[in-house]
Amino acid sequence: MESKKIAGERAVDYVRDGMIVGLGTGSTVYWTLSRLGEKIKQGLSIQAVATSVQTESLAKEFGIALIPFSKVESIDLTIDGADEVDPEWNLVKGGGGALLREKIVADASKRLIIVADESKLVRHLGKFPLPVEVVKFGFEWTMRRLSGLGCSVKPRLSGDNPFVTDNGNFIVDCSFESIVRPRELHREINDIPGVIDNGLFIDRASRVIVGCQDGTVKELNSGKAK
Ligand SMILES: O=C[C@H](O)[C@H](O)[C@H](O)COP(=O)(O)O
Repeated sequence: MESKKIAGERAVDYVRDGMIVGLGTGSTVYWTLSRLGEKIKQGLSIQAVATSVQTESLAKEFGIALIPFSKVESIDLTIDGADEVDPEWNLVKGGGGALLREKIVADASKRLIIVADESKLVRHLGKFPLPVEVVKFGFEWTMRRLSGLGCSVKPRLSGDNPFVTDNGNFIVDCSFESIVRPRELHREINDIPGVIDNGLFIDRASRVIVGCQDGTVKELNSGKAK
């Protein structure tokens, strides 16, 4: 909790007056939102775009002014979490089911800062099951096609019911154990009919801020920043 908090809060140092800021989703970004709220009370002026219904309501709670994505030409900076980060800053995202809006907003952003605790840093992606957003129609077939890529597949549930994303779709969690060629896998998954997008984010992060258990924050300098 503390390591998520320090990472999430640190990212706010990169937010400047007048920026349009993309707000990611999750328990690490929660701390970004709460810190942004404090800075806004102290006079910081920004407009923000939310990547999920959950973030939208938290942003309102923290007094962050939201604008619809449709009204935005481009986003100066997006701050988002991740489920896994590899040494080249390829990411797995979507643990909270928000991957599709997160990827669209990241695509429209000049910079993407990832906030994470140390446990998210991995040698190879894949230990965390890869979330894939699929349309409801024919999802059983789409799952079969996904399992043909060598993973075990599980439809995500919310209690006893299928989990439904903010876009009205299902999530299938795909366990690959180790993802060796993320770029190729990204394409193979998205080529399957019924798949809308998957949680691999390749070459998108501009900076990774990591909160450590000893209370320090590391800002990583490697990766392939855009
Ligand atoms: O769909 C959810 C997002 O991709 C999150 O950013 C990701 O799951 C990390 O969340 P957390 O900061 O709660 O670990």
